[in-house]
Amino acid sequence: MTGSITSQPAPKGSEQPAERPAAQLSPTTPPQEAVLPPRAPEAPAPGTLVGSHYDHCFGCGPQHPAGLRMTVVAGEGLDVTAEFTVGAGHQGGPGLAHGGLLTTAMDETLGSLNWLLHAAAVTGRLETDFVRPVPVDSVLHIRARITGVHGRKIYSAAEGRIGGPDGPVAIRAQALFIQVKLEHFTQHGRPEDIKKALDDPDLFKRARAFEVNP
Ligand SMILES: CCCCCCCC(=O)SCCNC(=O)CCNC(=O)[C@H](O)C(C)(C)COP(=O)(O)OP(=O)(O)OC[C@H]1O[C@@H](n2cnc3c(N)ncnc32)[C@H](O)[C@@H]1OP(=O)(O)O
Repeated sequence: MTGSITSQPAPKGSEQPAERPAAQLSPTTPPQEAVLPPRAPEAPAPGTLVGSHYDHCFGCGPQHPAGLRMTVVAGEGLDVTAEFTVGAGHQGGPGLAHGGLLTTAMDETLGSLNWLLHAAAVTGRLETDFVRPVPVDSVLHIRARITGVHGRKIYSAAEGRIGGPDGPVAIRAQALFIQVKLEHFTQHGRPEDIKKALDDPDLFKRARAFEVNP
């Protein structure tokens, strides 16, 4: 067949290497030396809400006008559950959830795990597998757990099911969060927002905004 792409010479520099490198572990997979530490004494009790870390967070903030307003419940160990109801405003394709928003829901849930260690950490890497389409009006039932901690690196994994907590898996994610200091926010965040958060008379909210944060 003329014009077949297979008949074209390979562009220069695109030849296969003579030897393929050995398969590497994903950076979101904990290394062998990683540990599973105990829950922090400050961790929310099993079965209770982890709570929003920041009122204006797109993922969990109750004051965000268009956010996902997710609520996350602490598990018995280093695990949490969460639900995200897909609304008409979350569409990508007609009648279907936008993948980026599903990823946000996973990111938020995975990030809340860090609160169980009382660690301030930000997403360094997030990998997502979209397994099946998620229709509007579905509830995504998410379970997430810490899979290992190594130095400042917190590894975690999650899955989201539809049709019930034990329904088919629609989305899977693995993440690497990196612990950071308060300066991460004070040096990089927009000054007026930092000031507002630091000036919050609610001590608990003030601490949460910076202790466990996006
Ligand atoms: C309740 C909370 C819910 C939160 C949910 C929402 C979460 C979010 O949206 S967070 C916002 C999005 N994330 C960000 O803005 C982070 C932006 N990135 C950064 O600020 C920096 O790159 C940061 C802090 C991640 C790492 O920088 P830095 O502190 O200098 O660490 P650095 O020394 O480079 O790396 C530390 C380790 O992590 C590794 N690492 C860092 N980034 C990555 C990455 N993307 N992939 C793989 N490994 C990484 C490094 O290789 C290094 O490993 P090792 O200790 O073995 O050498």
